[in-house]
Parts: sequence; C-alpha cells; structure tokens
Amino acid sequence: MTIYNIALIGFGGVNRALAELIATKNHLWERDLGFRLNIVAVSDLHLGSVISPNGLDAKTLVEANFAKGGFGQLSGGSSEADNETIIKTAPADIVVEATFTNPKDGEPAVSHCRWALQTGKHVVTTNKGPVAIAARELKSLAGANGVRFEYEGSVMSGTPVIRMAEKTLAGAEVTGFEGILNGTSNFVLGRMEGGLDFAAAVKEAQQLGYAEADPTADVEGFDVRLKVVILANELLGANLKPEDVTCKGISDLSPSDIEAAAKANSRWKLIGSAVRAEDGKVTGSVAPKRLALEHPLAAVNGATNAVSLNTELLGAVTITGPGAGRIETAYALLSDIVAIHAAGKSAVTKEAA
Ligand SMILES: NC(=O)C1=CN([C@@H]2O[C@H](COP(=O)(O)OP(=O)(O)OC[C@H]3O[C@@H](n4cnc5c(N)ncnc54)[C@H](O)[C@@H]3O)[C@@H](O)[C@H]2O)C=CC1
Ligand SMILES: N[C@@H](CC=O)C(=O)O
Repeated sequence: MTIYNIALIGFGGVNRALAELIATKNHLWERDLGFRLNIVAVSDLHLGSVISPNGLDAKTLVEANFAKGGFGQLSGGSSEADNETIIKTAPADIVVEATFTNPKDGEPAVSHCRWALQTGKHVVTTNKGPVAIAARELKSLAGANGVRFEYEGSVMSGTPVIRMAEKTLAGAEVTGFEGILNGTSNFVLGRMEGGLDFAAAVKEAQQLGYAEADPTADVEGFDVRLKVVILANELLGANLKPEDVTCKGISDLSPSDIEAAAKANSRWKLIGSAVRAEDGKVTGSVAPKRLALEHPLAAVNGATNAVSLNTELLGAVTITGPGAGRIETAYALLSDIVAIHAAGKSAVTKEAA
C-alpha cells in the first residue's frame, strides 16, 4: 500500500473539501485505490502555513475554526503563508494547488507549480490560471523532473472532460467544441428565469461555493475564456492565449431579455466554443447565446456544465456533469492522484518487464 504525502496550497472551499474526503474516505481509498493520503503541509494566505512531517490530522484541520493567522498556533506552524518554503521543503510527494485563479497572468499559482515540479513533486491543481497560461512550460518541466502535472478540475470541476476526451476518445479526432463551462453564470441565469435579481443570484452562487473569489470572472466570461483556452490547447492542438479568445459575459442581460427569450421558447446560455478550420487555425469565443428549448444545451440547469465535442469519427459527443462545487472539485483532485498512482504503477511494471 502506498502513502502519498501531500501539501495543500490554499485552504479554501476545494482543498478543505479534499481534507474532508481524506478524513472520511482514506480507509476506502486504501482498500479500493491502493493508496492513502497524508497531509504534511498546508499554506493559506489567510491562515498561515504549517509543516508536519508525520502528518496533520485531516479531521482536526477541517473542524478547527482557525482565525486569521491561526496556523501559527500549531506545532511547526507560522501565521504567514510562506508558500515558497512550504512547496520547496515540505516532505511532500504531491503539491495540491487550489489558490485563487488569476485570469491575467496565472500568478502566483504558476510559480507555485514551477517550484513544486522543479523540486521533484507532482502537481495536481484546479486552478485555471497556470493551465491556461503556462501548461506547455509546466508539462515540459514535469517531464524533465520525472513527475506529473495534472489538472482535470480546471474544466468542468469533477466531470472528467479532459481525461475522457484524451484517453477514451483518442483517435476520434476532435475538431471543435461548444459548451456551458461556468457553473455560476448558468446558475445565475436559471435563478433570473425564476424571477430573482442578478445580484441576489450571484450571492447565492457564492454561498454555494460555485463562484470565483471575484465573481466578475464568472459573469463577465473570463473564467469560461480560460476554459476555452485549456480545452482548445489540449484537445485541438492549439496554442491559444486568453486574449486570443473573444469574450462577452452575461452581466448585460436584463430581466426583460430573459423574459423575451422565455416567450420565444428559448433560454440564454453562456457558451464557450472553439473550432479548428481546414487550414488548422483554431478560433475560440465566449458569448451569451439564445438557444431554442430543443437545443441539447438548453436543458442544462444550475451549476451543471455540458460540452459537445465535435469529432470526425463519431459526430457530436456530449459530456455533462457538475461544473462547480467544493466536493465535486475536490473529486477532480482525487482523480488526478489516481492518474498519478496508475502512471507510477505502469512505470514500475514496465521496468520489471
Ligand atoms: N469552487 C469550485 O467550484 C471550483 C474552483 N476551481 C478553482 O479552484 C481553486 C480553489 O477554489 P476554491 O477553493 O473554491 O476557492 P476559495 O476562494 O474558496 O479558496 C481559495 C483559498 O486560497 C487561498 N489563497 C489565495 N491566494 C493564496 C496564496 N497566494 N497563497 C496561499 N493561499 C492563497 C485563500 O486564502 C483561500 O482560502 C480556484 O482557483 C478556483 O478557480 C475550479 C473548479 C471549480
Ligand atoms: N467559478 C467556477 C468554478 C469552476 O471552475 C464556475 O462557476 O464554474
């Protein structure tokens, strides 16, 4: 049985949910997946940082109601978030990056990932910044250091769109996609259809753990733009940057726009899409679209996301599932660790053969 020592960078909704899963499910993972997780370090802007080579009790971490700088009270703790020291020196096999997504330059998360990979630690992340902005560099750094950079949760939370498209649809030749890729804006549109005003709907999405720290990223389309870049670069072989993707969000949609759509048997949805042209050029866009009720994406409600992948060999293949949520996104981190574990095992098998 394998034990993976992990360092959590950011201890907000998602990483706290991962700690909660560790507290309740480690024994099942040990039995069913062949490993257990041991938290050896945590660093959070608000709470400070702590290293404990023997491991921190996940249940205590989740249940203790730490105040600002509260990790300073723990043995091996400090009231400051010293991410660089934690990432470089904690005895971790895997660094779990779940700090704020910075849609402009991906920092400081890009540096967090770099430090981890450079010091021979795997990285799993739900942070869209480093993936959209620096995936090529980080993947090559991971390869050079014999570790992995995994980021399933950066698109559609725990719904396995990236791995599914790359592994299960290998050879089907994806030529484009369109989808609902932001849980918050989809939730907000649905609540507005029910008569709630925009600001109150955004507040609900925040309370439910769907929204970004700054929900402007959700409602202005910036979050979807990062996801379009990630999927286009990953599945269409593009090399897009966020500024290459045209972007308009939902904040200009008024209650009367929503009402007019309903009267015309249609619904507004924020759609992210990309397509590869005959000459190989990939273009991407984010924009609200009024979809007829019969459209397959029109029935996708709440924080659920869906993406239709257009393929040469199968036509459209649509994947739908949770697009946001704390536990749902923590599951994506677990799925990344499962992938690391499986890759480690196949490397060992190859060596033995
Ligand atoms: N919540 C969700 O449904 C999903 C979230 N994500 C992404 O996962 C990441 C984490 O999301 P949440 O946990 O919901 O966010 P959150 O806002 O609840 O937590 C982020 C935590 O990171 C900490 N933090 C921020 N900057 C830091 C820094 N420089 N150093 C150390 N700690 C720092 C904050 O203090 C906060 O506790 C974000 O990048 C988000 O975009 C991705 C998919 C779904
Ligand atoms: N804020 C995002 C979280 C997942 O990426 C969303 O609402 O989709």
